[in-house]
Amino acid sequence: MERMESMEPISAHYTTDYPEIHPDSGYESRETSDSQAKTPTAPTYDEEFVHKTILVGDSGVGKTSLLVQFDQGKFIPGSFSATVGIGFTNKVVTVDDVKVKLQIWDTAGQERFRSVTHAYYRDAHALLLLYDITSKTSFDNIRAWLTEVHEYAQSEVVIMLLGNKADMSSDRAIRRDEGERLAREYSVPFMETSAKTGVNVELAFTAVSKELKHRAIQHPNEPKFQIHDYIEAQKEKTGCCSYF
Ligand SMILES: Nc1nc2c(ncn2[C@@H]2O[C@H](COP(=O)(O)OP(=O)(O)OP(=O)(O)O)[C@@H](O)[C@H]2O)c(=O)[nH]1
Repeated sequence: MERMESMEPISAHYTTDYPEIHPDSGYESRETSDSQAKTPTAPTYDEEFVHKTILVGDSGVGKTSLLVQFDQGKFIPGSFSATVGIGFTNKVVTVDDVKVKLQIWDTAGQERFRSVTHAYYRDAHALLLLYDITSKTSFDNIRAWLTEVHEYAQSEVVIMLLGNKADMSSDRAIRRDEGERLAREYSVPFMETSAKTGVNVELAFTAVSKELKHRAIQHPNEPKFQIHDYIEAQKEKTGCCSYF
């Protein structure tokens, strides 16, 4: 897996012992500690909080592969076996010296599972929406996915658009600037990834984790974390995308 040296360290492990997210879980329902109540200017981050993160997009765009790459640092080539239903992987991402717990749900992209995945949108704190840069259909369908997301998910959900399979440049059907334009139209951050080479996979999850962490402790008087700027700065630092 290609790792970006200048990125902050990510500590990740696979565990199944997190409590299930209660349907009512959300930032509003979190308990406020004494110190938070007394010193609102210095809110602390609750490392026990689990952020439900969902991977969505057409069948075959690489959702399972992206998660396997992030979780295990490997890509399993070969025959494509479509996800049936939904499953999750727990990960801990360390950002700014705090541990952000992600519960990452891998959904089935096939139409026949759509009603199952809708039910999970409601509790999602973050959604990674994938298309395949070699598939125009998967890119065109992003608008429909976004419509669904806006219909079923909470309004404050963190959304990121990912153009996956960036290693397959010779089969590219969607230019990077087309992805960027679509992302701008919907005001969501964007990057191209490769579950095969690992390019930008950690960055995608780190950026989402940072955004989730900042939102959780955001004080009204503080400037907002700018996820777009963070992503662009990291891309520049690593020169990660120059060969796409
Ligand atoms: N070259 C290349 N192939 C990829 C990449 N990501 C996924 N694939 C391949 O694309 C096929 C589909 O990948 P999956 O990860 O199963 O796709 P999915 O989105 O989970 O599909 P569903 O489970 O049906 O929703 C597999 O053959 C993968 O090996 C990538 O970044 N580069």
